Amino acid sequence: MAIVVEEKNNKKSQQNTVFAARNFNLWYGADQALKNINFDMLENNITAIIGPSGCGKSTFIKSLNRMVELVPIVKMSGELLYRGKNILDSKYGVEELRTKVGMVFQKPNPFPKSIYENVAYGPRIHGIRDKKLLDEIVETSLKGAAIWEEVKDRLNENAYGLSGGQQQRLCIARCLAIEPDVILMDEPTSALDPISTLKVEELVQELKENYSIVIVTHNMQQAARISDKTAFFLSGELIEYDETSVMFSNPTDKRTEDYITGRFG
Ligand SMILES: Nc1ncnc2c1ncn2[C@@H]1O[C@H](COP(=O)(O)OP(=O)(O)OP(=O)(O)O)[C@@H](O)[C@H]1O
Repeated sequence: MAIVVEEKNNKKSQQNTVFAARNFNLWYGADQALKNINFDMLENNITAIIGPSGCGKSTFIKSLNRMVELVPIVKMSGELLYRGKNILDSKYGVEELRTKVGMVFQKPNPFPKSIYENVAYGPRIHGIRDKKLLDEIVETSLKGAAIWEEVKDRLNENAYGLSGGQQQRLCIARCLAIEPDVILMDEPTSALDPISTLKVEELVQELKENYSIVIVTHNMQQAARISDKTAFFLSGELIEYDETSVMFSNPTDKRTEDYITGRFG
């Protein structure tokens, strides 16, 4: 599906939808955490999801790769379309989905292995054995995650020896190594210092040239700095979704305005 987007110079361009939520609901047991969510996330965009604690941001992003199903009491209804196909369909292969949709978590979570092995792990799982090819993938992925220069002489050292910010960029490299289409990021900088945060933010902006990114953030300045579109969630509902510049300068809903001006949350 394509959406016509008005660009700054009034030129209209077509942008493809990567993910679309259609009347999407989610319950943890009897408690409804997401209520009738409808919106489209666009290709080569950074889509930010903001909202106060407990509003359902993490639940929503974890639904996009079906990780949320690891919680046994979860029930869902409606549709989550990835490139037009409903990933909630019982016939949809979750393994295939996860090769297309990578995820970066709040706390950097490298494996207790070497820097090299962290990045080579995914491609190996997918059957790549050729050492030269693996070397290439590792180098390209580390370059893509803007960490190659810092680690190229210590690829065989344990990833735990890296700083938190470097570990997070390594986790992004690990995600790139499986050549995803979409990268989901659940508060990827909340455990990082300001300089590492800035590096990851710059990296995310570079990555949108080649990937589509959905990012959950507590940090409204971050959403305003880096995202193209912003979705504001409150108590499990999508209150407003628009161009980030509009959301932060001229929101339609009073609740969005109250949240972004710091009146609650
Ligand atoms: N595993 C779970 N079992 C039961 N309820 C859950 C579970 N995970 C989340 N919830 C509930 O679902 C609602 C949404 O939680 P979620 O973690 O998605 O919010 P969030 O906006 O990401 O919050 P935060 O910003 O604090 O991380 C909350 O009421 C929460 O208590």
